[in-house]
Amino acid sequence: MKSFVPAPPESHFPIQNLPFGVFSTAANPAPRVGVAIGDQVLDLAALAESGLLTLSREVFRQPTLNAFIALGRQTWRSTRASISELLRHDNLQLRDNQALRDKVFVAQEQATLHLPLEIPGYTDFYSSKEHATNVGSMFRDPANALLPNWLHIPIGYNGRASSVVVSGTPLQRPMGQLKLPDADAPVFGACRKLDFELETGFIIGQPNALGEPIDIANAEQHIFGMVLLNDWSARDLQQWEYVPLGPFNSKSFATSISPWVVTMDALEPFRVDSPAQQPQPLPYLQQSGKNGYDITLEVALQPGAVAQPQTICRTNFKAMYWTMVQQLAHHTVSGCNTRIGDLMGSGTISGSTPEAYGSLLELTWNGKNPLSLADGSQRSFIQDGDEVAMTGWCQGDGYRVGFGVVSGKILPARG
Ligand SMILES: O=C(O)/C=C/C(=O)CC(=O)CC(=O)O
Ligand SMILES: [Ca+2]
Ligand SMILES: [Mg+2]
Repeated sequence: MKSFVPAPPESHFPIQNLPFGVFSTAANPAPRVGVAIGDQVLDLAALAESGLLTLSREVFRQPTLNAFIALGRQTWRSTRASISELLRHDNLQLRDNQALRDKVFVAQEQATLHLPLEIPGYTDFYSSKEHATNVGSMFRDPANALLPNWLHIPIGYNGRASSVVVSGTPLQRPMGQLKLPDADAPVFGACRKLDFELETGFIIGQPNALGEPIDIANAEQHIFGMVLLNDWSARDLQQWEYVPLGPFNSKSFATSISPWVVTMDALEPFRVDSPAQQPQPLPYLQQSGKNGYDITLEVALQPGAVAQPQTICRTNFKAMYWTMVQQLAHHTVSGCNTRIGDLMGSGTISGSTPEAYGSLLELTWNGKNPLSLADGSQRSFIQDGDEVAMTGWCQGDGYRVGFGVVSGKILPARG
């Protein structure tokens, strides 16, 4: 399938994708809902106003996707199908109407992308066996790196939704308590071991009521789509604070997500088997079919404004041990409710080879093996002025369904 809006083979946004986001322009600063196509944004509020969508323009004249998502899965799917039809290379309705094209298309270059969701809750899982093994080896006991619960439970913690920011938002190095290895008492200061975590996140599209768990067989229908996610982590704060309740200030200062939400329909052709699970999980976590997704992922680090970004990690989402539907079934099995816009982080995505490790903690083995960068500098952890950019895509036959990028630059601590 092709669109009259050009998308070269390496574009993340061909007609096969059509991710939803929220944007504004200098000419119209009101944030509104759009879809990425090629290097353009299709303004859905303007499209609805022209009568080419059956939905009212009000649902798209919103600063978040939540009102659209609340209309339900049938509407997400039928809207995406209508947009796909309108963008086809052989559909003349929009293609040959220049006045309308001028109204509904905005160059991505000229659009400001906003946080696309109101996020009531953010949960972060811990579902890469390689990552859990690596961190367990470093922080605890290499002989028993994986804790005894890990193969039975998709481990997670309740993160902080208020500090989820959109890609491009600069972030201050966090301050906090840290205990230096040779000291008896903690000190207060700027984080010295600032890290990224390469993750994806899924967005709740259909909520469940308090006391009504989501059955694993239906869990997928509750997911609106996926984003890229950087779970920034202050490793020195984390190591001191995390016993026994898990991360707190070390993770809650910021989490960055990509601006475009890729729908599960767009990801459907890229399903693959997820890793075999041994021991077999409890019945409420048992699933059938292909529940993994083949998503190529990369992290680049740009050391300061003048240097070139350099790829420091290459991995794939398909290695994740616990799947999104297992995470959601587990999250709600107690009766916990979810809400539209809730964000569920996958957990750091690490593969089995060193270049596939999804954090600097693992890539440099807690600073023991610093990375050598092309500008001659070395990195154990993130320095002030560094920018971290993550990207990801599914490779189709001659096209890509991509996530774009989630990036963030680290500014000096408040001090
Ligand atoms: O194993 C630990 O003590 C800590 C693990 C993490 O920091 C990772 C975390 O946030 C969950 C994840 O991203 O997989
Ligand atoms: Ca994390
Ligand atoms: Mg975080």
